[in-house]
This record gives sequence, structure tokens and C-alpha cells, in this order.
Amino acid sequence: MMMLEVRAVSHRYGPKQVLDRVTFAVEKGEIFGILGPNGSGKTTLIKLISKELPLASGEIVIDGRKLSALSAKQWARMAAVLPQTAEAAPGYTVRETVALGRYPHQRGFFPTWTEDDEAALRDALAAVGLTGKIDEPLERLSGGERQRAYLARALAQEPKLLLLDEPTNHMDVSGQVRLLDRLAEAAHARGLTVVAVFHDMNAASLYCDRVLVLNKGKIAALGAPADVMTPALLEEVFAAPIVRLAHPASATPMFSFMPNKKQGESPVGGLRLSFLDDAAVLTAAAPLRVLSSALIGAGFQWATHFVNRQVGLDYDCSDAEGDMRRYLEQHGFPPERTVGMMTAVDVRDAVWLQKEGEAFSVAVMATAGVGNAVDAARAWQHQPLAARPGTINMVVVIDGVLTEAAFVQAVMTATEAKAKALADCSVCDPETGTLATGTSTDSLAVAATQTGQVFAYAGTATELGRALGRLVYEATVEALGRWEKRRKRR
Ligand SMILES: Nc1ncnc2c1ncn2[C@@H]1O[C@H](COP(=O)(O)OP(=O)(O)OP(=O)(O)O)[C@@H](O)[C@H]1O
Repeated sequence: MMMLEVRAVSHRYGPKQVLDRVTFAVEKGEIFGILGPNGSGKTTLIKLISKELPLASGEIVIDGRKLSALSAKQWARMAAVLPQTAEAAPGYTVRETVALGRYPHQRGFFPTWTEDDEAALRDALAAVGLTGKIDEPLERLSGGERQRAYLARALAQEPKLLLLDEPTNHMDVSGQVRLLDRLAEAAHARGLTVVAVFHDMNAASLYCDRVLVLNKGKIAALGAPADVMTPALLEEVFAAPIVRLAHPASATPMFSFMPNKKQGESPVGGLRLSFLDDAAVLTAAAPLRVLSSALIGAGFQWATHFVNRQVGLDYDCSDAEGDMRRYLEQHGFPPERTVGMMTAVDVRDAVWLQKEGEAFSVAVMATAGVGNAVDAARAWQHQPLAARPGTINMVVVIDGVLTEAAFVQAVMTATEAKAKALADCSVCDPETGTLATGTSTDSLAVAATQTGQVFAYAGTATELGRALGRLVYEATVEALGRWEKRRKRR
């Protein structure tokens, strides 16, 4: 069932055409976003639907009834609007402001305030979190609170259709999340239809079932955010470089801008390996983009420090992450910009290899121990393992721009080269007696400067992949040799 139909609606201010044959329909219970750059006609569209501007061309139908046939009071029983600006009318309290929302439901010349009116008012105030401010004068509220009071007035109207022009304009983050969550709740539980103008693409993507993208008064796109909010479309419409990212917890895309930064110096030359008593530390002159499985900074991250910390064989692993975070803070490494790994291997044996290619540079830091060696193909045969010390930790740094595919391929290439190094060193899984492919607690970080040449791939079909595989292989063999030597000396 459609709650709102907009058919071939055009609008002019004098000679200026600001909407051009705009057609779309919004289903009952939908949260529908309107996006577009400044001046694209969003507010005009809301004003036409809310009867604030006369409709000169096209047709608008609300819940099956033509807008032109609805009186102001009939309209207000079906729809409510929260305008862009929320200026306080002097002298009104929050209660009085919200009570005005009940006017469309009241009849006769001397309407009485019913229990239903009071319940609707209380519900609306609770929904926007303003119950505690019911008797405050509106002008004493902050901009965000005032916006919420006006939203409560719109909710008290108990509309089927709620029109919002930038609803989170004056709100801080928690206010935004609370408001949008409440709207989503009301839409899904009560079948409220919400049509809202958004400037924040991320909020629109997270909360809208569908979005309409307006550009110069015309529809540039219409559909589910994940389908239509493509970087190409958004870049064209907003004339700004936009990147689309995967949200960590929701299947809706996130957006950010690409700053127009000058390319910095290649930081591979600026990498520095240093040692603390109990850690090998790699420091980069500029932040590197990293994909890692490390204890701290796992996943994609930007980091300037890579800390490979040595712990005793009897280390209590129950809160390794918290402990590592404290360790980093105590030693002056910013945890949000540090990739932190742990090992029981002596970090003085860390291997550091670099290769300067024509088109790229690659560097590898590795520590290795194989007291905990495992054949990944036979690990299922193991008894549940008590983690034994002996981990292979590796940081691979590439000077260049890696695509996400190249990051994943670099992880694959490094892992395959490590497995081959173990095989060539005849390292066996003690439980199965077969050749080991790694240890059960290995960490890997692949880092890239994200300046200079672009690498779309880093598999063994590429020059970069071949150099990377070779370096990882050599570093692993060397690190295993050092570990073995130290073990024999004990
Ligand atoms: N009353 C008016 N008289 C003349 N021109 C107007 C009037 N109101 C808006 N406009 C113009 O119409 C165009 C569309 O305005 P509208 O407010 O609908 O855009 P918008 O997409 O909501 O913009 P914003 O993102 O800045 O709020 C703009 O160029 C604006 O300058």
C-alpha cells in the first residue's frame, strides 16, 4: 500500500525551475530519505507535500487522497511535518508546544483535553526523551532539545506520514542515534511512514529503506541505499570525491570523503626497527594502511607503530588484549595507531629484510618459533591445544597503493611462502607427524604506504607478489635458524 505518491511534480520560483517532473511513491511503514546537494529542491519538495507551497504542476496523493482535496485540518490528521528551523515561539512551555500537536484531533469550538490527548502527549515526550523538561519554557532549551520538542509535537499528532527536513540538524551524536532509532521503531511497530531530508549520507544509508537522490531538481537515483548510493553517482551529484566503505556491523554502506592531500615522501625509507628489553618495534614516519590479525589493531587500520612484544612461557593469556593495551600505553605507543603482537620467542632474533625493486620496495620483519607447529590440513586431529609458546609473527611493509584485493592477496602470498619455508626447514606437526604449515597462534600484518604506484594485485602472478613471497620465505627461514640456534645454546 502506498502512503505517498508524487506524480510529475514540478515547481518554479518565478522563472527559476527548481523541481522538474519528480515522480516517486513511498510505501506504508517505509523510512524514505531525500538526499541531494544544497539547492537541489529537497525543502521545496517537502513544502509541496506539506501544503506549505501551492502545487502548480503534477499531483500528490496521501493515503489514497489527493492533496488538493484535503483541508488543512484533514491534512494534519494524516501527516505531520518537522521543519528545518526550530525557532522558539516565546512564552510556550514544552507541554504547550507538544499539546498543539493534538489540535487536528480535537472537535468543536470548545475542545476538551481528553485522556487520549494526555497519553499521546506523554508518549511523544517519552519518545524524544524530554519527559523531564515538560514544564520548561521552550526558549530555555538548547537547539537540539527544541528540535526534539517539535518532533514530539509532530508525534503527538499521531500522523500516518511524518515529514522531516534534516531532523538531526542540531543534534549531537547520541541525540541523532536516539531520534533515528525511535523513528525506525515507530515506522516498524506502528506503520508510521517517514519521509526525511538528510544531509548526512551515513545516517541516510543506515536508517532509510530507500533513498531519492535529487540533483538540480531532477531524480538522479531512487532505490535501496546499498544499490543506488554508488561512489560514481554520489561523486557526480555532490561534485566531491567520495569513498564507499563496508560498515563493520550492518550491511549498509558508509561514506567518507577523499581529502585532496599532496603525496608524501615514500615512508619505507623512513621505517625504523628498534628494540626495547622485551619488544621489537617498527616505527613508520607516516601512517601505513594495515590489514592484520594482530592482538591490537586487527582488521583494517592506519598505524605508525608495530610492536612485537615478548612474554614469558608462563604468560597468563586470560586478558591478553587488555594487558597488551596497558603495555602499549605504559611505553608511550598510542593503542589506536599501533599494531600489537605477542610472542614467547626472543625478540632480539627478529629478522628485518628489505628489497628495493624498480617499481616498489618491500620490507619484512619476522620472529619465529615452532614449539607450537601445526599442519593446518590435519589440525582437526589434534587434542584441544593448550597454546604452547612458539609463534611466527610477521609485518610486511609495501611502498605503494594496495587495493583491498591486493591486501588479501598479499596475506595469501605471505602465508603460502611461510608454509613453504616451514616445509623446506622440515618443521613437523608433533601431533600428526606431518609437515607443519605454521603455528597455531601466528600473526600477520600487511602494511602499505598508500602513496605512489597502485597495485591492484599482490599474488604470485605479479612482480610485487613474487618479491613479497621471496622475502617472507627468506625471513622465515632466517628467523627459524636463529630460534633453533638459541634453543640449542640453552
Ligand atoms: N522562496 C524562494 N524564492 C526563490 N527561490 C527560492 C525560494 N526558496 C528556495 N529557492 C531556491 O530554490 C532552489 C531549491 O531550494 P530548496 O530549499 O528546495 O533546496 P534544498 O535542496 O532544500 O537545499 P538545502 O540543502 O540548502 O536546504 C534553491 O536554488 C533556492 O535558492
